[in-house]
Parts: sequence; structure tokens; C-alpha cells
Amino acid sequence: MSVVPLRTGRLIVVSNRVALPRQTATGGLASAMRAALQEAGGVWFGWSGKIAAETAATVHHLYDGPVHYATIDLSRGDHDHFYDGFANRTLWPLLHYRPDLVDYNRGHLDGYLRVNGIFADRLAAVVEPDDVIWVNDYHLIPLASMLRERGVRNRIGFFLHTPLPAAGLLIALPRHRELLETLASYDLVGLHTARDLRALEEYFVHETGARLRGGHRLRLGHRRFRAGVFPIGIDTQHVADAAAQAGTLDPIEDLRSSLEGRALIIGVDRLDYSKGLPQRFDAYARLLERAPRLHRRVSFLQIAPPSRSTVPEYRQIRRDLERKAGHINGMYAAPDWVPIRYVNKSFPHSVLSGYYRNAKVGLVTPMRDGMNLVAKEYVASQNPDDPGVLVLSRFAGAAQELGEALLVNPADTEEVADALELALAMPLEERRQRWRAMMDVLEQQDITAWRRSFVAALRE
Ligand SMILES: O=P(O)(O)OC[C@H]1O[C@H](O[C@H]2O[C@H](CO)[C@@H](O)[C@H](O)[C@H]2O)[C@H](O)[C@@H](O)[C@@H]1O
Ligand SMILES: O=c1ccn([C@@H]2O[C@H](COP(=O)(O)OP(=O)(O)O)[C@@H](O)[C@H]2O)c(=O)[nH]1
Repeated sequence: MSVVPLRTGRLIVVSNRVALPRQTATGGLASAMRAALQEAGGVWFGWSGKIAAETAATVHHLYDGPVHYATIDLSRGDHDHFYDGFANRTLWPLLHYRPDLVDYNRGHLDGYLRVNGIFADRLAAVVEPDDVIWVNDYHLIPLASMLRERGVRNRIGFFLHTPLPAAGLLIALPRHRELLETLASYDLVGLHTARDLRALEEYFVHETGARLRGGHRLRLGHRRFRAGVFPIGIDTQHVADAAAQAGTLDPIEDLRSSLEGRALIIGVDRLDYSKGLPQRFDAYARLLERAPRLHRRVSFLQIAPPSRSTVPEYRQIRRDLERKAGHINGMYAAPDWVPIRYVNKSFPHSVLSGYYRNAKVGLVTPMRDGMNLVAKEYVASQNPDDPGVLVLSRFAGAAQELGEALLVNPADTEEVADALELALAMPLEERRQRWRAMMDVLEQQDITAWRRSFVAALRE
């Protein structure tokens, strides 16, 4: 019997942020998608990261290995309303449980819908009947409904990379029903955790009157769609190999020699208020206050590349952190010891993995985070014979899988300081056991497994 191969068509990934070849991607979506597409190949469509006189005047094409990048520029006005405005000043704070920061400017939503319409125009012109379209994140919620309006009948999936708060909070979003109901135009909606999935179902059932059936199937009017939990992973083996080989790189040797035997605590985050950085600095200061024996014995390296720096709240957090770091160093530093090394620069993965491996503690304490890939990268980078300890916020999606980390409430200064003390003193055997349990999860649920399971569910 001859087997006729199935025609599966291309995979078209759509996201606002695209990691172009040889660019450092300081966001999780871009670094994960880059790894996900490397094996499967496909088209990656999104914003070029550039501002031009007109939005999407041309589509820029770039071919690198199995990936075809197709990107568009944004006009200044569209960038300000769509990306800075509705995506990052309205949706982002709400999705991260900060309704106090939500901006209700009406022009932002108009700009958001306009740019989604342009994405839909450009995509509808190139989609072929067998293609599968995978839309990513809160910038592009209405994209499927706009593609459907343009006659696209393909399978279309959506993945939300941020947390999804409960319905009671979601209704604080301006015109929330009009926007969120458009999720029903997808065939599959993916989320990082079971809590996010519950929030989605609760919202649809109670706010839109959708019917919930078994297998997380929802029906709203004539549209049927399915929702599911797909926790994103990392390229575990690649990160582990890179970390093991990083020891001879200059930046790693420089860091190691500068430590002079001190224990390193490391944090790596975009400079974002959701990452809990001021609270983290306070917890470290509390540790120094109550454990003078640790003075000159520890060093805290916080890498925090600037992010979304035209949004006022992001400029404010930068000022707050500079003040805090200066205050803590002023209070505790000695001529030969700086307690906090605060670096507003981004580093490539090859260097970061070496830094992680040299750190006794990975300090990952967001107030809310969809997943947090840094937590996973820290674990994957450890030396199996002498692994460090992960201190992780309960409010990061990663805490659902990495239960062997020291889980903390990032707002509780004493609890984080306790966890730091425990981590710095943890015996080797316990460190090994905790690390092995976490590494097993990361090996099984890596980035390839994530991409495969989402795409398989979408094609079903
Ligand atoms: O594109 P930017 O505005 O520079 O922001 C970077 C990305 O931040 C967010 O990342 C999320 O995705 C990660 C991978 O799933 C996840 O681990 C993390 O918890 C999320 O915050 C945002 O959702 C992306 O769209 C941005 O590209
Ligand atoms: O200087 C940096 C800082 C961060 N990252 C990467 O940016 C991603 C951050 O993803 P995460 O999920 O932790 O948070 P996000 O920034 O997406 O909210 C991780 O892959 C980091 O390794 C990087 O490559 N260089």
C-alpha cells in the first residue's frame, strides 16, 4: 500500500516583534519564536522595528536558512497609537494586573485597529489555501476576525504570551467585549497556564454568553473555537551546551575574575514595571541589612536592557531604579566592593548563558509574567555537578512547571530575603536534586515540543 503524504502547507507566524537574523532579541517571544522556527521553517511576518514615513509602504523580505522573514515598517503615528499606545499603555498594564496604569485614550484603540487592518491586508494578499497561520500576542487580538472579513478560511491560531487576568479585571478594558469577542474567530487560542485558561473561559461564559463544552471547546454565535494550555519552553539542549562552552569567552572570564570568589546573584529582565525590580532591590538591601556576614561575600548583577522607553511609565521605572541602586551602593559599598552591579545593556544568549552558569542564585521575581524564559534559561545553564539555585516568583507562569525553585511572593521583602539566604547556604545535594527535577521538565517540554504541540492542535 502506498502512503500519500499529507499536504500540510506553510506555517505563517505573525507577531509584532520579529527577531531578524543576527539581532539580539531581548524579549521572550522573539527569542522563543526564532528557536521554534529554526527547525520547522516557515514565514515570519511582523514589524521590522523601524519607523518610516508610511506604514507598510513595502514589505521587506529576507531569507535565512529555513525562515522567510517578511516585515513592514510603521509610521510614527501608528507606532505611537498601536505599539506604545493601545498595546503597551492599555493592554499590557491590564494584562499584568495594573488597572491603575491603564490609559483610556480613544485614539490608541483606533490606531490599534488600523494597524491590525493593515496586517490583515498584507497577509490576505499572500496566504495560500493550505497555509496555517499562527498569530502571537496582545498586539494582534483582532487579526483573525479581520482576515476572515477578507475571505481567509485557513486554520488560524492565537497564542497569548502574557497572563490573562480574571473577568472582573478584564472588564476594565475599554470596549472589552468588542475586542475580546474577536478571539472567537480563531480556531485555537493558546495560553501558558491553567489559570489563564480558566480566566478565558470565565470571561467568555459570563461576559459574552458563549457556551462551554468538553475539551475546552467554546461556541459563540456561529463561531466555534478551542482553547488550551501550551507552556512555552526554551531550546534546552542548546542553552546547556552554550553555557558549558562559555567559560573561555572574554566577558565570562572578566566577570569571574572581578568576583574574586564572591557568590554571584543574577537578575536579567527587560526594564519593565511588571518585572518587580524595585521590590527585588529592596529585598537585596534587606538581606544586606540583616546579614552583615554576607557583606563583601556576595555581589548582585542586575542586567536590565531598556524597553519601550518612549512610554512614560518605563522612563519612570528607570529613574526609580537608578536612585535605588545608587542608594544601596552608597549605603553598603566598600572601596573594594560594590554590592549591586546595575547594567542597562543587552547581551547575546551566548554571553548570558555563561553569566547564569557562574551565578549561585538566579533571582527572577516578576510581579506578574506570562512565562519568564530567563528562569528556564538560568536552570538550563547550570553545571550539573554544582548547580545554582533559582529563586522564582509565584506569579510567573514558569512557577507552574518549576516547583522545585524557591518560590516567593515578590512583594514580600522578608520572604525574598529569606529565600536568598537559604539559596546561598543550600547544601550541594539539595541543589542537585532540585536542579535535576527542573531540568527534567525543561528537557521534556522544550521549544520544539511547544511548537509541535500547538501546531498539531491547530491543524487538528
Ligand atoms: O516586543 P517588546 O515590546 O520589546 O517586548 C518583548 C516581549 O515581551 C513580552 O514577552 C512575553 O513572552 C515571553 C515568551 O512567551 C514570556 O516568557 C513573557 O512572560 C512575556 O512577557 C511580550 O508578551 C512580547 O510580545 C514582547 O515581544
Ligand atoms: O540582555 C538580554 C536580556 C534578555 N535577553 C533574552 O530576552 C528573553 C526575555 O524573555 P522573558 O520571557 O524572560 O521575558 P520578556 O522580556 O519576554 O517579558 C530571554 O530569552 C533572555 O535571554 C537577551 O537575550 N539579552
